[in-house]
Amino acid sequence: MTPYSKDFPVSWEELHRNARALSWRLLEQGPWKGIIAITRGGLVPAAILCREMDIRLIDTICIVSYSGDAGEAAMKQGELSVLKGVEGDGEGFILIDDLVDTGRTAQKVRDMLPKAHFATIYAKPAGKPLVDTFVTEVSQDTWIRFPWDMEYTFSTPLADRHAK
Ligand SMILES: O=P(O)(O)OC[C@H]1O[C@H](OP(=O)(O)OP(=O)(O)O)[C@H](O)[C@@H]1O
Ligand SMILES: O=c1[nH]c(=O)c2nc[nH]c2[nH]1
Ligand SMILES: [Mg+2]
Repeated sequence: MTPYSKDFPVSWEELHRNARALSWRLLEQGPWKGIIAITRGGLVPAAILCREMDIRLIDTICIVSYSGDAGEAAMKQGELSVLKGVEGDGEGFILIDDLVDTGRTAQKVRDMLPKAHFATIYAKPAGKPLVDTFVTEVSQDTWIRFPWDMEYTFSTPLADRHAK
């Protein structure tokens, strides 16, 4: 069992549009020295942000917690493990991730870089207070499906699913 009962698939187009909306909001709050992406989910948003905001200095914090490959295993959080950090307190830097869920990852990176501006595309209520700027809120029982985790496949008609 997981706490997630809803699925929220996100297309590349929607992700791109949301990342550009986030870029607008962050541009207004600059200037910025650079971007620190939280791998791996923060990498695609970071690429879009640095293009839109003309930022050339990009670093990473490499951290893992949800380590299953698919299905329910991917929805269970384990111990947080930091594989690589960054020097300094993060002042003047945007710290970017795809989402906050429980907020455990956000709390960890905030402890590491207390002066960085923490931004995400999506935020769930439990993690929202830890984010400085985000674009879209989704409910806590929703699992967001990012385009890099999906492929086109046959979709069973709703009536057939209903009949079962
Ligand atoms: O708010 P939390 O409950 O801590 O969850 C949010 C984190 O979980 C996901 O990363 P994940 O650990 O799955 O690794 P990945 O980015 O490499 O896919 C997501 O990209 C966030 O970094
Ligand atoms: O792809 C993902 N979708 C989510 O909703 C989520 N929450 C934590 N980690 C996550 N990864
Ligand atoms: Mg992540």
